[in-house]
Amino acid sequence: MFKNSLSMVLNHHQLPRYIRKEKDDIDAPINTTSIPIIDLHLLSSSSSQEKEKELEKLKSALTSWGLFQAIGHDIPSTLLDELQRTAKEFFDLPMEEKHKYSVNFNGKQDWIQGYGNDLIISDDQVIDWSDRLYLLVKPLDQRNYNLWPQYPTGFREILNKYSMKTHQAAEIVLKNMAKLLDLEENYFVHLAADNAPTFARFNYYPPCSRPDLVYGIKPHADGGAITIVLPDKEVEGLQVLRDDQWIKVPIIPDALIVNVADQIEIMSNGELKSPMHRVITNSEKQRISVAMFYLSEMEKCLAPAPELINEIKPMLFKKMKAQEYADMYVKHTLQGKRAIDFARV
Ligand SMILES: O=C(O)CCC(=O)C(=O)O
Ligand SMILES: [Fe+2]
Repeated sequence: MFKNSLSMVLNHHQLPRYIRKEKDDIDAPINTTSIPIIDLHLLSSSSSQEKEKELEKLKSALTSWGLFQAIGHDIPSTLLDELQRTAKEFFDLPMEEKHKYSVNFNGKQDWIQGYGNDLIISDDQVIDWSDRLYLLVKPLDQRNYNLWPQYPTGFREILNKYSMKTHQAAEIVLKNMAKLLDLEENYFVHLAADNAPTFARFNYYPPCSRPDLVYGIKPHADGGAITIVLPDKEVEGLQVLRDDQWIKVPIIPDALIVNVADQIEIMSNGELKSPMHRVITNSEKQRISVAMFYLSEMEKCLAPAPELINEIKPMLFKKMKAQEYADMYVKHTLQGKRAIDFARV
């Protein structure tokens, strides 16, 4: 089932499986509202005034959007370019080469890793118009290097370097998220700790002749704690849902997109929102993005912080193991359903 990959010519028997079911006009998004931009550097500024101001901006971004464009992240633009180029070179390889890394299950953890597209679990599932390479980058001792491409040479080194950099950005974001909720500063940092899982997902969206009918990625919210995305430098496609309207996320050179994911929505008792987002296709151009997903350790319990529960704001989510949530997430998300709704009290 993983053998039919988009980069091969699709035959018309497969095509209906990609047609989206929503009736909304995909060109409807309006661009009048601008996505918040947060300077991570200012969040650690020595001027407390500057810091407080940026923290307020972050608070408003995360409570009303759940997503922002991060600048001042300290990742050199040469590294971002290298990562993009390496990703492109990988997806440009012949199919036989890419299939050496075909999706498989890591028996022990049930984690899906490798090259492929949507796992098919039901007949009426709509499939995304994308190929992906999905790799566990942390904990280090659980990396499966058999699935880390040998070509293009330098892939492994660049991903390693990039993941160390995004790790620092993730820590800054997690610390400031706790601050803005009046929680102890380190309340969320374990979500980026060495033993908490981080996945990298390289998304490749080939041109698609019917962008009006087919999604690059169907509407979804992410299932981890936070996600950091390096979007394509030239081709837009990501959209975020806000007040029932799809808003385009514009390209800002070298900015990374950071979004709240379900585990933080649960732990913050709904104060911070894990936004629905989707990627649309382009009839002429391919698009590549790299998402880094920061997740809780699977053995840990997910539950709203007790400090954020009171008479006015009762506990909104059930307590459950991160592993339990992850299993539920995969099942619902593949079918286009919102997993977090099944975790509500
Ligand atoms: O391609 C993008 O810009 C976003 C990708 C995404 O939402 C994901 O990988 O979960
Ligand atoms: Fe996503």
